[in-house]
Amino acid sequence: MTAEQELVSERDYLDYAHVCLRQSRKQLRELAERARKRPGDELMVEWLEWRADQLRDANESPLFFGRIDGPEPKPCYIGRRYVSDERDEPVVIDWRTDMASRFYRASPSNRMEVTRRRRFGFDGVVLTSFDDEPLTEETADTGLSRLVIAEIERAHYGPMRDIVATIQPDQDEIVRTELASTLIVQGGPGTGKTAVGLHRAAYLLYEHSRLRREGVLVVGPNDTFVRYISRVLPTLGESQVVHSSVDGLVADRGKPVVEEPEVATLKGDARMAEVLRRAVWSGLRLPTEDILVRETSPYVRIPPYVVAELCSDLIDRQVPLARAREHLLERAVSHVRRNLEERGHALTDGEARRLLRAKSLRDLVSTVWPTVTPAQVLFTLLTDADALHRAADGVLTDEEQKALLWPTVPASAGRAKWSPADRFLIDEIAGLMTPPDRYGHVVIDEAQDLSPIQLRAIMRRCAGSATLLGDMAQRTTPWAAGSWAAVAEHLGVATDLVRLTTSFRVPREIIEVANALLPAIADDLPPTVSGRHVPGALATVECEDVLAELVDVLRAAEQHPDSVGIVLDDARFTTVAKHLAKAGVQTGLPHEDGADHKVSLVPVGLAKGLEFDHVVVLEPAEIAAAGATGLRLLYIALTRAISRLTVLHSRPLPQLLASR
Ligand SMILES: Nc1ncnc2c1ncn2[C@@H]1O[C@H](COP(=O)(O)OP(=O)(O)OP(=O)(O)O)[C@@H](O)[C@H]1O
Repeated sequence: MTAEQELVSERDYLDYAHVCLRQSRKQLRELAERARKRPGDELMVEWLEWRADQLRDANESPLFFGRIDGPEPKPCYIGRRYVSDERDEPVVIDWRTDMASRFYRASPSNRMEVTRRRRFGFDGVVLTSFDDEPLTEETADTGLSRLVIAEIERAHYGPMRDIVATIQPDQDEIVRTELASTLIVQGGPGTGKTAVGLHRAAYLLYEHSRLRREGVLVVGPNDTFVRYISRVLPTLGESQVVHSSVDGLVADRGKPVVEEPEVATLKGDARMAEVLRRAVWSGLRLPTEDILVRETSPYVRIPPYVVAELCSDLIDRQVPLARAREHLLERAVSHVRRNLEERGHALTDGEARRLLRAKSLRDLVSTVWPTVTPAQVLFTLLTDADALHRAADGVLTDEEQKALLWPTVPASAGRAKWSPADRFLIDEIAGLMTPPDRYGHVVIDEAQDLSPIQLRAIMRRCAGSATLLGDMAQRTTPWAAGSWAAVAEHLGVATDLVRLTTSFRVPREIIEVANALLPAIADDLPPTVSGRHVPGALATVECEDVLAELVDVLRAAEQHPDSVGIVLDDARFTTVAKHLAKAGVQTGLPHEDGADHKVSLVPVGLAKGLEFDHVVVLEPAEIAAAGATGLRLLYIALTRAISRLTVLHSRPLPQLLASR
C-alpha cells in the first residue's frame, strides 16, 4: 500500500470507530431504558447512563491518536476511551489499559513485542497524517518524534491540553504508579509535572473504581492556575474531579490582611500544630462537684471521678472534639441508665434516647468541653499573652510568641481581620474539632511553595495517597518547607521521590540560559535538558525605552497566531497595562473567566505553571531585585516560553544572565 492509500484506510477505520461508538451508545441507552422499568435496578441505570455519557460523540477530540502493531495479529488503536463493535470486539482501546502502555513505553532497546508505533496527526478531528516509528533490532532510540514536536509547538490558546497522545516513557511510569504510593515528582520547568499529575489522576480513576466514590482532589497554587488546568481531566472523560486553589480549601474569612513574611512563616511552621493542639485540649474542664441529673426519677448523681473516667480514653486518643463531645454524652447516658437499673428502675430505649437531649447532661458536656469556634481559639492565642504562653511554652521561643501577638486587639473574634496564614491555622483547629471530608487521592501542584501547615491542611483532606508535583528551583514563598525531605516529613506518610529531567515546553536555546541561574537558586539540582532545538528562539534586546520597544514587538507578533505572555515585575503591572491600552494593544490577565487573550499581561507572581508560545520578559533586573526569591522569579519568567523568548531591558541584566 502507498502512504496515501494507507491514509485513506486509516480514515476509513476512524469512520468505522465513530459508527461503532454511536451504536454502542444507542445500545447502552436502550439497556438503561429497559432497566429503568425494573424496580430495584437504579444502580444499574445510573451505571449504564454514565457509560453512555462516556461514549458521547461530541467530536471534541479524535477517537484515536495512535496504533501499535504486534504482539496481537490485528493492529491495536489507542484512544481516550474504549470503543467496541457489535460483537464486543475492541475497535479502540483506552489509553489507560495495560496493552496501551506498550504504545508509550516500547522503544528500540525494549520493544515489548511491538514492531511498529504509529502516531496520527489531526487538523481538528480530521486525520491528516501519520508518522511511523519502526521498532526493529536495527532502529536506534531517537529523540522526540516529528508529530510530538508538532503537538508541543501547535499554537497555544486558552486552557492546558491533555498530552495523552504523546506521554513519554518516564512520564508514563509515573502516571501508572500504583495507587498506594505517595509520589513526589521533582522536575524542571516544562518537564510535564502538571500534565503527568493530571493524567495520573485519570489513570487511577480508571484503575480503581472506588476512587469515583471517594473522590479525587487536585490542588493548585491560585485560581488563575486552577482555571488553566481545569479542562484537562474533563477532556479525558473525568469530570468529577474537584479542583481547588490552596486557599480555596479553607474557609473564606473576608479580605485577607497582609502581615510580615517572618510572622507568616512562623504561622506556617509545623510547631504551630502542637501549639494549637494544646490550646484546643487545654479548654477541657473536669467538674469539681457532682452533676445532678434531674430529668430522671429518681435523680442520678454523677461524681467528678466518673466524668474523668468517661473522658479518659477520649483525651488519651485525642478524639476530634465534636466526636468526643458526642461520645461523652452517650457514655453519660449509659452511666445514668446503668445507675438506674442498679437501683431497680430500668429505662426504655425511648427514655434513654430522650436523655440524650437532657439539659443536665448537655450542660455536663459543655462544662467539660466548652463550645468555642476555631476562630475564637486562634483569637485567644493571638490576643492573650498568657494563653499563648500556656500553649506554646517549650515549643516556641519567647520572641516567637511575642511576634505572634497582635499589636492591637479587635473587640471580638468576629471583628478580627485574618491573614492568609491565619486561615490555615483556623483550619488546623477546625480539623481538631471536626475533621473535613476526605478524598481517595490528592494531586498537589507547585508543592514546593507550601508551608508545613498548608501541607497538613491538604493532607487532612486525603484519606489515601497523594501525588506532589514541584520544582525546588521555583520555590518563591518564605514559608516553604525548603526541601523534599522536609516536605515528606510533614506529610506523615512514606513517599517516593521521582524525577523528570527533559523539558517539553522550553527549547534548548532558552533552558540553557535559565539553567545559568541554578547555582544561585538551587545548587543541588541538575540542569534541565530540552527535547527541542529551536534556532533563534531567544532574542535579548537592550533599548532605552522598553515600553516603546514592547509595543513594536507586540505589533510584529500580531502577524503570528501565537499566544503572547508579557511577564513583568508585579509593581510594573499597572503602568504597562495603561501604556499598552493607550497604544491600542489589547491585553488581559491570563485565563480570566471565559476570556482567552492573544496577549496576556502576567505579573511574575502569577506566572508559575503557565506558558505561552511567545514570552516577553520585561526588565529582568526588576524581577530579580528581591534576592534569591527574585532570581527564582526570574527563572520562572524565563521558562514560560514554548517557541520564542524576547528579553527587553534598559537596565543592566542580572550578572548570571549577562555572563551568558
Ligand atoms: N509528553 C508530552 N508530550 C507533549 N507535550 C508535553 C509532554 N509533556 C509535557 N508536555 C507539554 O509541555 C508543557 C509543560 O508541561 P507542564 O506544564 O505539565 O510542565 P511542568 O513541569 O508542570 O512545568 P512548570 O514547572 O513550569 O510548572 C505543556 O504544554 C505540556 O502539554
